[in-house]
Amino acid sequence: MTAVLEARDVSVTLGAANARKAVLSNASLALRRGEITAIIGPNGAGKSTLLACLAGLRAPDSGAITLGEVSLTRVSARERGQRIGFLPQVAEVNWDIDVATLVSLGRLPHQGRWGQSAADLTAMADALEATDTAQFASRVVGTLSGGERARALLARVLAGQPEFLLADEPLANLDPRHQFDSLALMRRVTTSGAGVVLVLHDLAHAIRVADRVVMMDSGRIVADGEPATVLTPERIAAVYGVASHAVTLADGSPGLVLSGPC
Ligand SMILES: Nc1ncnc2c1ncn2[C@@H]1O[C@H](COP(=O)(O)OP(=O)(O)OP(=O)(O)O)[C@@H](O)[C@H]1O
Repeated sequence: MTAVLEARDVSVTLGAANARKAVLSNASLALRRGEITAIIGPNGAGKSTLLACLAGLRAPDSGAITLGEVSLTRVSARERGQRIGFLPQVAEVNWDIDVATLVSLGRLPHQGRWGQSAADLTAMADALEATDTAQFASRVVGTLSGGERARALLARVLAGQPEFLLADEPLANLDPRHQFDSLALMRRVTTSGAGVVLVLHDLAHAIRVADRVVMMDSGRIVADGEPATVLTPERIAAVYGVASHAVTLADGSPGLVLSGPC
């Protein structure tokens, strides 16, 4: 059976004791391998919090996260690191390391006591190649531009060849061409059998690239399904307060044009 990463009735409350806020309320979704799922929603909707729970980085106050029917709390950190790759929203690296070393960190959960294997070296080389960062391999990460650094960080996660790749706004620092390249890369990742979850703000990318869109608002999942059925003008207006209309792009794929506040 295909392993599923699943959130069941997950709730998270945050804030000081006198100002507790329900950041996530009874969120449930099952992520499958081989699919790109886009999580969308306005600022503060709870997208990053949900992603952190799915990655095992935040324990929900109630509900459960399971990986292949096993509670994530019972999966060792090493196995979790092998099976779930997490790309955080903040593309910062606070160490003076070069890109090749950064990418090698993505292999740590796989490494035995004897250091890097041939498989590790191949996975690292493939990740550098796929993200167009091989040219920066010997550069110190801190000297890269924001977009170059974002690609190097993606290479680190790809090097781990996870079953599920969870990326929080992975396009944020990328120029248009690298955004498309990155999304094409995510598609190749799903074709090779992994599940990809992307937190996206660009709804046009979401409708074009995702197999499934999960829309969040105020800590709740308000829609979950095929992109065109979730991203309707009515729902976009209700959740974002923005007018939109669907279009068909030159290559026949679905597109979306946002025309302003409504
Ligand atoms: N430690 C905290 N204490 C109090 N509130 C918090 C804390 N961390 C997050 N929040 C709040 O939780 C809500 C959800 O945050 P989250 O980062 O999950 O939203 P998001 O949908 O990813 O937003 P964005 O699109 O702006 O990145 C926000 O209102 C945020 O202010």
